[in-house]
Amino acid sequence: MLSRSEHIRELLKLYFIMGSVNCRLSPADTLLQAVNGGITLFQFREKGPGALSGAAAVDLARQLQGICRQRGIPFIVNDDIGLAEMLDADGVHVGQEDEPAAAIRRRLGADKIVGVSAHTLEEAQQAVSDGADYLGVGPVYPTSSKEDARAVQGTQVIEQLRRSGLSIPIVGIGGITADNVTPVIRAGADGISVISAVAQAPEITGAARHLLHKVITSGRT
Ligand SMILES: Cc1ncc(COP(=O)(O)OP(=O)(O)O)c(N)n1
Ligand SMILES: Cc1ncsc1CCOP(=O)(O)O
Ligand SMILES: [Mg+2]
Repeated sequence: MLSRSEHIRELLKLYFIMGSVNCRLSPADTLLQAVNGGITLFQFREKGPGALSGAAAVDLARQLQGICRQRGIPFIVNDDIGLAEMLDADGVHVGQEDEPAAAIRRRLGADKIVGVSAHTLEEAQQAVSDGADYLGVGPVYPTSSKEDARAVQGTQVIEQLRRSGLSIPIVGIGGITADNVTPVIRAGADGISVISAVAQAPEITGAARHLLHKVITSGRT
């Protein structure tokens, strides 16, 4: 039986994030094809210019959660803790500008997955003491999927967090593709989180499958 953190490390291998604005196909078809390619975790992130709001966003979230439930993929909600509670989602992901992780942990209880974005060692240490299950660290590379992304940091922060002895599960994020995934894993990430490398791929299932293979084989020397 895997420990909680070993289980989270497995889930982080290929963490797909998506909302309606990121998709070339319908969101449901995009997610179905990504699931067929082997994604290990899904985050509903309905954000950015043209994003749905209100009932339309809730309806889409329910539809995507249904697909995840059918296929055994945990369903994480970005930012909106109320939506996560309403849907009984498997967890949430929050950043430094969102509701503090310690309060979210108290609100959701021990069983839900809580992920936190960290850009510095101090933010990472705070997230650990707040009860985060994993850290999202990036942007590792330039991204066009987040308008207000922080400065590109390469793999340096991931390396620094590991050097400092932090053992919390880490997922690298930002501009990650099959061609640049290896240094992210070698820096100490347990997996990768992607939007465009899957949602915008000409062949989504094959792209996800290839990314997962790269993650799994990148750790080997
Ligand atoms: C896995 C993962 N890592 C980082 C982020 C970014 O979160 P945040 O900094 O709160 O930015 P938004 O995604 O809310 O725009 C993430 N969503 N997922
Ligand atoms: C949500 C988020 N947080 C940091 S970068 C990013 C966007 C990642 O998208 P892509 O994989 O298309 O670069
Ligand atoms: Mg956020």
